[in-house]
Amino acid sequence: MEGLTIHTSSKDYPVYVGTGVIEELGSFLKEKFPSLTNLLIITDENVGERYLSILVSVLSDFKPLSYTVPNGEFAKTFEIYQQCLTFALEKKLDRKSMILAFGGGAVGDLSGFVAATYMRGIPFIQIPTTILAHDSAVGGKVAINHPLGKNMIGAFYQPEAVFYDLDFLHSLPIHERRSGFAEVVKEALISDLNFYQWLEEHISNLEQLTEEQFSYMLEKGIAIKGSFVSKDEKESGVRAFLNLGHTLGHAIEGEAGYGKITHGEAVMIGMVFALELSCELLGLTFNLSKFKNWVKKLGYEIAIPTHLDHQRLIYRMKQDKKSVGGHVQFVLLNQIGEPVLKEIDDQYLLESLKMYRGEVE
Ligand SMILES: NC(=O)c1ccc[n+]([C@@H]2O[C@H](COP(=O)([O-])OP(=O)(O)OC[C@H]3O[C@@H](n4cnc5c(N)ncnc54)[C@H](O)[C@@H]3O)[C@@H](O)[C@H]2O)c1
Ligand SMILES: O=C(O)C(=O)C[C@@H](O)[C@H](O)[C@H](O)COP(=O)(O)O
Ligand SMILES: [Zn+2]
Repeated sequence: MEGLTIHTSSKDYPVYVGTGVIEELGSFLKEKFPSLTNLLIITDENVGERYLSILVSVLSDFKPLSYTVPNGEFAKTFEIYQQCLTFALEKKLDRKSMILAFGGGAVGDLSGFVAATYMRGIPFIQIPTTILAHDSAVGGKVAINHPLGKNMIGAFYQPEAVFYDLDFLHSLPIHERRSGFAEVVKEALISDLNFYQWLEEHISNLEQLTEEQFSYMLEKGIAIKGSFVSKDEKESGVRAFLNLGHTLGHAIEGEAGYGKITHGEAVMIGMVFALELSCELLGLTFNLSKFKNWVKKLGYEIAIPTHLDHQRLIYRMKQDKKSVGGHVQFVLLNQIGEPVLKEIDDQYLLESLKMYRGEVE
């Protein structure tokens, strides 16, 4: 089976993308992990109800165990993390056991963190089921949330492989399609003007994506993500550019309450804000009105939710992982495909938030 390879300083691993790739998982495991003792599938309620029986039947030779966690961000908590570990201990998983993360980014982040920390690390495989997870399943950022900040408790821990079966994507509701597509737009904006222009020209309705559009976008997105991760696995440099839109996006998610707004929809609001700052501070030449009209037509809200307070958002942004000494750092764009990290002082940030919300002339 043909796949892309992700190269990192700690490990190289394949990403298989396409319809039906899940059928190959059993033979992959037999070939690469001949001494497997236990397989534990971690999934969530939505995915479990729809697809767990398919995965279990593909893996029937392995008699996999499964553990179901709550949907979405409700899975990325200390409580659920502990429950997964307790289940793994009770079922006597050992160092030759493996975890399969079967679901969207929330399941992937949680399960990866369980795998990274159980007995100081056992292997895991990502089996993503959302558009968004083309991003989250690759690169080894695994984490749970803390009430004070998104993904604050985690690790860099690469999977053994990613099996991305596009057949699972058909049941995604529209707001989840939007959430995932935001990360594709992000990947284009930080690295590839032609890809961005292709997206803007070809994608006008997220409910009517063709198979070809799906695979083109996702493979391209994965390749971009992989290239940043390969250069900088642990985010001491260029990997931070994958955070475009996330400084404000994560603050909105945390302030609204995890799960109230999808990750990608919050990131889209953050990206529009970062593009505004890029035009103002770096002279980015970009038709921002056209961009806003395009994403609004795709159904995105681009305004910061009105009930969220500026000062609280700034407080959260200061805790962002890119902050240094409490100074907020934004990913901005000099040009499309030319990201930079820029410190923004609190007063300027406050004024910009007010301006953006139309509170000052
Ligand atoms: N680790 C990373 O590099 C990285 C990158 C991007 C995002 N993330 C994280 O990923 C999370 C968001 O990912 P997501 O949107 O994939 O998350 P998710 O796991 O929360 O899934 C979104 C919703 O879709 C449902 N769902 C999943 N697959 C489905 C399917 N095939 N059909 C119908 N419903 C389905 C889920 O049950 C959930 O309700 C956030 O926590 C974000 O912080 C991590
Ligand atoms: O892989 C990365 O690096 C990213 O920044 C990808 C983001 O889309 C993703 O949301 C990631 O989880 C954010 O990481 P964080 O370090 O800001 O929590
Ligand atoms: Zn993200």
